[in-house]
Amino acid sequence: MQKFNLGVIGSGPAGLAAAFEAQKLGQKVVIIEKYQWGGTCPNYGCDPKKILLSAVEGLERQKALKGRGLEGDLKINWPELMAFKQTYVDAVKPRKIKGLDAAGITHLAGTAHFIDGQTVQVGDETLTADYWIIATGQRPKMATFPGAELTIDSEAFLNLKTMPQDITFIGAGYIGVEFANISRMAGSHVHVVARHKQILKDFDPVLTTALKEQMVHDGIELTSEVEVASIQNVGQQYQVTLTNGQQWLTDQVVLTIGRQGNTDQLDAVTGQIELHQSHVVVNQYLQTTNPHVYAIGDVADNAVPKLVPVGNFEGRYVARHLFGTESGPINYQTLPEVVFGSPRIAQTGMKMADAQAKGLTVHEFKWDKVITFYRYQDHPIIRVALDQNGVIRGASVYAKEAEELINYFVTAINEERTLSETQANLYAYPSLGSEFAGFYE
Ligand SMILES: Cc1cc2nc3c(=O)[nH]c(=O)nc-3n(C[C@H](O)[C@H](O)[C@H](O)COP(=O)(O)OP(=O)(O)OC[C@H]3O[C@@H](n4cnc5c(N)ncnc54)[C@H](O)[C@@H]3O)c2cc1C
Ligand SMILES: NC(=O)c1ccc[n+]([C@@H]2O[C@H](COP(=O)([O-])OP(=O)(O)OC[C@H]3O[C@@H](n4cnc5c(N)ncnc54)[C@H](O)[C@@H]3O)[C@@H](O)[C@H]2O)c1
Repeated sequence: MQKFNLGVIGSGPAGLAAAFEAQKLGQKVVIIEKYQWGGTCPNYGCDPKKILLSAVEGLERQKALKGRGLEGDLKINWPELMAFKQTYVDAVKPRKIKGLDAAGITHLAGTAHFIDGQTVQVGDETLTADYWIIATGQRPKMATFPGAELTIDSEAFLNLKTMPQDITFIGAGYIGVEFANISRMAGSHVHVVARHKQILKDFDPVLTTALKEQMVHDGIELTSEVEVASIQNVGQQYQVTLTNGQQWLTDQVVLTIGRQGNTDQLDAVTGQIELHQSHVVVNQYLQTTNPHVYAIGDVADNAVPKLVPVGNFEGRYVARHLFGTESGPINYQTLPEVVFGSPRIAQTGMKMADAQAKGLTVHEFKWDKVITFYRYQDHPIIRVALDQNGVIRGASVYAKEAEELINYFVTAINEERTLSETQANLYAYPSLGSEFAGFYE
């Protein structure tokens, strides 16, 4: 039996962050992965998606400048784009393994399950550790309507060999919205089925309404406040039937209704680890009901957004809590959230609805005439919540480069800066930063 100070189950952003931090603190660490080293994000999540988005961005720029100085029509060559994406993905495993080897972290391929409160079995190997961290992530949730088995999931979408002529997304959350936009720009006719009136229900409704209108304007057939009744094979196609009786034929149906925790193979009961539905119950130190076991990242049952920076932060926190000087409960920093649509929606700090309910002032800016946005015909909406002292407490942004702009607000909120203090910085001009500095013009 091999003995370690720390065992980490799952090599996604959360598990890797914990393993490297513990190793830096002088611990003997083992990490176990059953599928792809690096987990969801670099293999079948954020990173491949952002590569596909780079082609979308190219097309958007071209469309915005057509008749304004750019000639000709571009189009996405899907197989070529996928091949480019794959060159990135193929390099992930060797890079991760090289990093683990260089750090002296033991790594093992296989499915881990608990055989008692401190011992884990992986194939023929039995491993014991002072502490275990469960970082097993999530996988797509399956639907229960008849024909749900005919759908594909987000990972299969990111490996589609050809872009279907007609594609349907069920669910209008992060993935449905982002992939609908990519598919549209790749030339597909796109349907989205949304359960609620508001798409992206955790985001600022002013911005989600603007995005929904833009998606419809761009030709996406978005049906709201309805459910799928069934999907049936009809020749080479699928017939989608909604609960309101509406029907259409489509070439591919992608299920984007959320994700569930990867806990079914862990033998959690044997490990004395309590689950809540498919996620691992944790306290404010991310400790499970077994004091020797912690859970981080997507699989933890806590009310924080399930995103890469969160898992990374939690991984480093638990390693420092167990082996370093971090003694208090986890204290999350200001979190940015971004939906990579056309344009993006981003938010950080206090949500606009909460700010308004608490009597804070919400300022709204529409800035399409300033140079940064004008150059590619962007029509941004920027909403900022200020407290009675003018300190920025929250922001939401609707713009093509919202993922960069929101980072300025993260810093401002963390440093409790007023807008005028923020403006006092000198930022490169013209850039998103200089627009940020000039907000109150
Ligand atoms: C399509 C898509 C796009 C996304 N885009 C973004 C984005 O733009 N920005 C962002 O911040 N987040 C994004 N996310 C979310 C992000 O990918 C996750 O928040 C992040 O990967 C979670 O990290 P994790 O380490 O908790 O889990 P994961 O990355 O899921 O890693 C968990 C690992 O554990 C392994 N595992 C599971 N069970 C076992 C077992 N019993 N034994 C051994 N190994 C096991 C799994 O194989 C997996 O590799 C996206 C997700 C998807 C699906
Ligand atoms: N840009 C990013 O950071 C990014 C991108 C993609 C995914 N992610 C992460 O992955 C998670 C999963 O994304 P997701 O889009 O699958 O989930 P989600 O929770 O964001 O959205 C799922 C949507 O599907 C709806 N829904 C549920 N059941 C339905 C049904 N039967 N019919 C129709 N609609 C239904 C929900 O109401 C919800 O609006 C996100 O919550 C996020 O943590 C992040």
